[in-house]
Amino acid sequence: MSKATRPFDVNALWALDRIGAPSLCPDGAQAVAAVTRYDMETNQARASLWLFSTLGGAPRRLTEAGDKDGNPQWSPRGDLVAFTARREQGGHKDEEPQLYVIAPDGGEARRVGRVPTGVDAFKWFPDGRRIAFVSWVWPDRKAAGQAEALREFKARKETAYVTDEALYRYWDHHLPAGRVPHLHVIDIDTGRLRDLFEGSDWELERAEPNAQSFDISPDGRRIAFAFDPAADKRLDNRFALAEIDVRTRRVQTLLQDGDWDFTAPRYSGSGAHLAFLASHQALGHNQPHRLAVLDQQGRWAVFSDDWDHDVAAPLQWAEDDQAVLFAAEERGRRHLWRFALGDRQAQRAFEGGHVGAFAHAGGLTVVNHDSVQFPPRLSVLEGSSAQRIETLNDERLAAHRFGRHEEVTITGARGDAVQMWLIYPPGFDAKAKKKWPVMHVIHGGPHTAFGDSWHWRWNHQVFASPSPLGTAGGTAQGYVVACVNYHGSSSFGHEFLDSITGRWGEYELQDVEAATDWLLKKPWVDRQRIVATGGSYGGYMVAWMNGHVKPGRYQAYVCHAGCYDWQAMYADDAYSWHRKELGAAYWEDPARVAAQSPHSFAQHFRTPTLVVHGALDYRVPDAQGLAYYNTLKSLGVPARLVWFPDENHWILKPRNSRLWYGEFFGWLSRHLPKGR
Ligand SMILES: CSCC[C@H](NC=O)C(=O)N[C@@H](Cc1ccccc1)C(=O)O
Repeated sequence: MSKATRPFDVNALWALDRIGAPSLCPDGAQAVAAVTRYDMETNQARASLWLFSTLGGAPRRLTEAGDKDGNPQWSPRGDLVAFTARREQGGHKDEEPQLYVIAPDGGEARRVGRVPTGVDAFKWFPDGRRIAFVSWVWPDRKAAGQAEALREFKARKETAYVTDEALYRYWDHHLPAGRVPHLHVIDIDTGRLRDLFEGSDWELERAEPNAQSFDISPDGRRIAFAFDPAADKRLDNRFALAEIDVRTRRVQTLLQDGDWDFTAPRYSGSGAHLAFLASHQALGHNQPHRLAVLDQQGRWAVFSDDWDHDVAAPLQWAEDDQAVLFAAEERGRRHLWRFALGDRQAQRAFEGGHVGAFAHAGGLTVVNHDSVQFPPRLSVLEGSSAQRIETLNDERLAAHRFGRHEEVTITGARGDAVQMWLIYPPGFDAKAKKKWPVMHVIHGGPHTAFGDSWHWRWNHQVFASPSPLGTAGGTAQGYVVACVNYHGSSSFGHEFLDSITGRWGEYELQDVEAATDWLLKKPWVDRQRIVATGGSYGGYMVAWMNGHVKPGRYQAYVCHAGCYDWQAMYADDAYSWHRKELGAAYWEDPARVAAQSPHSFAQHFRTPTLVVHGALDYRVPDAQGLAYYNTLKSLGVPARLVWFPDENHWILKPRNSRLWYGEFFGWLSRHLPKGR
């Protein structure tokens, strides 16, 4: 087969390099990022650090020895790159992730001290000699006692997880029992380690204590951090901001207001201001994150309240302290924005596609961005245009032809304009006589959006790429892929996002159905070959469709990690959201909850369904998928179950992913009439 005509299948997808978030050296001349490569044969991943010049020149691999080198951060002095890894070095094998530093011009990486409880997120101090980081510790033990506590914990014979916490697991892992996330400081020359919260009740947020949870002042004397002021830690508690004096370890609360949730603090260059995200929870739990600023007198103000966008962390001050950079979604795309504090205007600094991450230093900005047409790549911004600084995947991508994509607007629920993205098979011609199968891919959330972005797990180009063997035999199928940003989706403003609260299923289905009606009017659509697929809330939607749409309209469904029964969903890690989203708890108004739950409509299920679930999924526990599958079997509806004992909400291992795509396409093609 000639170059550029090979189908883009799961093997081609997993052969691509995955480039992580960049970090820039102080003058902006070079960026460092982790690049992860997968091997389908061994089923393993290997991540190493690469350097990318913003001035031209080929990328250079910086680390070779480690197999999972990650989170690189360039030191403010420019002389070192710090990263986390588990390595075998100096006769010692890391049991927990540790900090390493390496000079950017090469040589051996060096482990910085030893942290028995391991190193999570970290940030350099401005002096370039110390690093602040997060580690989960036993709060009743001193720093010197942590190694012993860990040894005791690992040596125990009992395996039970015992807790009286409300928040005890998150997505796919139990929070370390009895441990809490503390801020630490380590001296990179001596390895001297201090737990800044030792002996106190202070701790960082438990669900996701990351590099956005804290920030170091430009003079290195203070660290601002977000914390949960409630004694009973919960996922949806309203956070406050505090500041610790690094020398004295004295903490003062900077900002606490029961009506608001405050996160992601970031000092201005002068240190006089703190930018942060503020969500006005008293107005509703779905309120967007606004850009806010606190001054040294304790006065704070929201700056983006007239701008109907959800501001995402991290926040990054511009050099002149007059503007803040951040990423935010808009109509299915995610741009990099420059928000001027003076006139409170947001300007696109870089247009997505999808901006996944960015770094800004020395007057330069590097973005990690992707699109339906290409996986994440790195570009440097030059004025209003962007210049690519690597081509790691270009040769591999050139072997395939990708289909074009476009957005269309349909009229959905309430007569509102609803966005649908269409990804066409390569060579698609609307004027030709050929009829094409259509696959709805319904996004999760519900408060997320599909758009002009690359998806590693539900890859639109793999779905759209035609198989040389035809629909029955190949791993790629030539679907027109339809992604509807139904009511409830993010990026279309707060009212649209919140419009489904308390009535889940209703508007979303009207939107998907309106999209199908729109598609059915197109001469290129094969009316006998329309399917719907989705994961998580998208899985909820296809189970909902099975109970609400006339059988025969869709030939088959795929329900991945789908929410099936909102009462039983109380077993999930996000249970505190249900009451707010559904409008009632099941003990308060069982009928209202049941009315939004696919399992209540089981008597109508007729459409063949592939059910997929991972046992390590704590967001949508696998009992949801099993209950759906068992119900379909009991009703005699054709169904097939793919259950992964070692995957979570997502299928992350190469071989499991290949099986997933094979089962996915196999199921759909078995239930579709042969193509015309
Ligand atoms: C307020 S929605 C729940 C949180 C969350 N949203 C972000 O994506 C989420 O995990 N959604 C799941 C589905 C789900 C919905 C409600 C409760 C648990 C799970 C998803 O679609 O990934």
